[in-house]
Amino acid sequence: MLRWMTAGESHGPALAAILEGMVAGVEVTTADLGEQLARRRLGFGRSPRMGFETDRVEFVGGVRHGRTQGGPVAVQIENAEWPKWDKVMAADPVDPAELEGLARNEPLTRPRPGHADLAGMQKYGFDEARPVLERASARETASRTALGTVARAYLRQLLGAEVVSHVVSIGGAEAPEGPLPRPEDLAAVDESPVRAFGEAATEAMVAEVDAVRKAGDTVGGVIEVITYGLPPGLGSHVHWDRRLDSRLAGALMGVQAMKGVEVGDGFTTARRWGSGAHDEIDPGSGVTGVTRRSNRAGGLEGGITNGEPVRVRVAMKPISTVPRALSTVDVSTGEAAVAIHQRSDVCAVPRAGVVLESVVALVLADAAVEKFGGDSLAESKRNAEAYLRELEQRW
Ligand SMILES: Cc1cc2nc3c(=O)[nH]c(=O)nc-3n(C[C@H](O)[C@H](O)[C@H](O)COP(=O)(O)O)c2cc1C
Ligand SMILES: C=C(O[C@@H]1CC(C(=O)O)=C[C@@H](OP(=O)(O)O)[C@H]1O)C(=O)O
Repeated sequence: MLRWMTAGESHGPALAAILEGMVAGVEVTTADLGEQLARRRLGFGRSPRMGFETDRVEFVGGVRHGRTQGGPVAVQIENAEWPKWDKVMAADPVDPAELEGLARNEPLTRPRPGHADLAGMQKYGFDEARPVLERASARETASRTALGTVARAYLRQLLGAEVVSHVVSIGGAEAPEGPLPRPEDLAAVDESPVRAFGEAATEAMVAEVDAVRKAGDTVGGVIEVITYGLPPGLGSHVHWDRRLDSRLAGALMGVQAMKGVEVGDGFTTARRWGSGAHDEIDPGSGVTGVTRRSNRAGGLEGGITNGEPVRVRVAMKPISTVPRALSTVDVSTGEAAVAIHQRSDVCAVPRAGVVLESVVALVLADAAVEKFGGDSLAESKRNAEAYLRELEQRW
């Protein structure tokens, strides 16, 4: 079983993350992590912070000379602004005189509708939002992006599988239905400022983000994540928490601001008749021994991969720190007020795609560890090859 945990605050000294259960022998370097973190910083509509955040990352356990060792893989990512926050976010008690007059220490008593501020203050008994927003912040997604890089490396080295994503829509600007981007198209998607596949889609989405920014507003969208190269047989139909669609949906909904997950054609399928909803099977060759006329199911039947690309769409809500501030209550007075506004993303949909790829990679790597087991990549590979050989012979 693969487990992952993260710790750290947005303006603390650093983020920390641990991936437990990864086999030994997976090749991965600090540069690989840096590359994915750099992708996560890009995108039209991002916060000014992404312009100077360096995401300096290092392994602090589990990797030696560019290979995993079988123990927990631990990473640390620095927060570039820490020196400015060292008193406000210090772990140890600070002399109140040192905090006096620091603008950064002003109590945040006007919670933002849509953020975790108010519910978090009520739940944990805080009288201001700082301790809540520090941990609720999607700064944390840098940790999962780093760990997801190890998961991607494992999937690629074990199965040749690749996880890609593209932005399907931002606000009302939608990409036209067309061919799905494949792994070889990822560079082109990354070159689009909104990580959309195709010029027309890019233009429409850039215009949407521009209009939103000018209006002092924020906007969300839909991202599609596709994984190529998975064999049939990951996940299981036998129990709800072993179904791969349930595991993917849970993990994807665990990313800040994600409010919907669709597997394959999802909600569209609910409007179709059965004869037009499923993926008819024809005789074929190769590992699966069949071909499919379509992939409406998104590569999952019965919570098990069926050999087709695994395809999920995720809905991200608009950023809740709306520059044209929303109405709220000042919890220190009980009076009506406008919500706090601080530096923020206008649209984080393009960069969220990289986070969602990483989360999908973690879930699929977990399913691959479960299916192929072993303590080393070589052992996992032997198991995978034997399974695939048998599948091919039997079918
Ligand atoms: C990549 C990414 C960047 C985000 N940036 C911001 C931001 O700059 N400002 C903001 O208010 N929310 C931002 N969010 C969303 C909040 O973190 C999120 O809405 C908040 O934690 C409350 O959680 P919920 O929306 O899941 O209920 C971002 C989310 C993601 C995935
Ligand atoms: C720091 C990141 O995103 C942050 C997510 C975020 C939020 O409320 O979720 C609020 C902003 O934080 P800050 O006020 O420090 O600029 C974003 O920049 C990041 O993605 O690395």
